[in-house]
Amino acid sequence: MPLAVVTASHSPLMRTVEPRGDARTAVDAAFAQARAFAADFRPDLVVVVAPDHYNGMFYDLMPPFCVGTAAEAVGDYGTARGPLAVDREAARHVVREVLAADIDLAMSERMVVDHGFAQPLELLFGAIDAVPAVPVFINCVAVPFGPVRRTRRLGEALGRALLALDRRVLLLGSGGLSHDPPLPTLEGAPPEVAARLIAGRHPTPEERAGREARVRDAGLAVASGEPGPRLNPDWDRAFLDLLAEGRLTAADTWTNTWITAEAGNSAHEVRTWLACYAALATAGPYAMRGSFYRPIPEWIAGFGITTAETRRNP
Ligand SMILES: O=C(O)CCC(=O)/C=C/C=C(\O)C(=O)O
Ligand SMILES: [Fe+2]
Repeated sequence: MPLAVVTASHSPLMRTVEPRGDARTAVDAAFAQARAFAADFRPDLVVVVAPDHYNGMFYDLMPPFCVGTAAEAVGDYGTARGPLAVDREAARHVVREVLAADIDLAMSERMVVDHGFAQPLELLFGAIDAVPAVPVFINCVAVPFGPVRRTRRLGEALGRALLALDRRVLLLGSGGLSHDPPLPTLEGAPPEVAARLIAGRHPTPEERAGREARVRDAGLAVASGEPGPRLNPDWDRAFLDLLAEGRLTAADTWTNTWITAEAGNSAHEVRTWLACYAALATAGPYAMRGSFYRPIPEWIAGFGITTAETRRNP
C-alpha cells in the first residue's frame, strides 16, 4: 500500500493577524492544493505528527516521542476543543511495532494536544475528528532534545509499522520552518512560569487568554511595522530541497545548537517533517508533488506546505 505525506507550518496567529501583501491568499491557495492532494489520495488513516506547546506535555514527565491511543485537544488559538477520532487499534499497533524496532517511545491513553495537532487537521479535513487518526507527538519545544537523527529513525520505524497495516495512510507533519515565537523556557524562568512549564495543566480561561494575547501581540506588533522576527529563508529553502531530493540522512549530522542558531528555537518543529518523510521513504522512492514557501513575519513563521507520495511505477 502506498503512503503519502502532507507537511504544513502552523501558526497561532493565523486567525488573528493579517499579514501584509498577498501572503494569506497564497497560503490559502497552497492549503487548497494540499486539500485536493489529500482528497485524491483518499486516506483511510491519518497519522498526525506534531509538537506541543506546554498544553499537553510538561516537564513533570516530558517524553521525546509519544503516541496517543486516545487524544483530546485543548482548543487553543481558536481551534476546536474535544476528542480526536483516534484509531485505537492502529495506534496500539504503531506503539508495539516502533518499540520492537528499537525506538523507545511513550504511549498515552489520555494524550492532550494543542493547535499543533488541531490546526492542520482542521485546515486539511475540516475538523479535528473528521478522519481516523493516530497522533504522534515529537518534543520540539522543551529542551533538551535528542539528536535530530533520532526523529528520522522514529520516522523509519513508523513507516514500516504503517506499511504492515496495509491501509492508505497519510502522514500529516505539523510545524516549522525557521521561527522563534515567544515561548517561555525553563532555564531562568521566574518561579510562576517554571511551575506552569512543569505542570501547567488546566489553566483558567483567564490564564489561557493571557498566554494567547502575548503571542498575538507579538504578531500584531510586526503587522504594525515593528521589526520582524528572525526568519531564515535560505535555511528553509535548503531544508525543502533536502526533502524533495530524498537526502534525509544529510540531517543526521545537524546539531541542535546549530538548528537553533540558524533558524530559531521553534525550528526544531521540522523534526515532524523529517519523521514524515522518513516514514514515506520506507515505501520506496517518493516524489514531492507540491512545495510552497513564504517567509511571513507577521505570523512569526517561515511558512511551508509540501505534499509527497510514493512514486508510481511507470
Ligand atoms: O505561552 C506559551 O506557553 C505558549 C505560546 C504558544 O503556544 C506559542 C506557539 C507558537 C507556535 O506554535 C509556533 O509558532 O509554532
Ligand atoms: Fe508551534
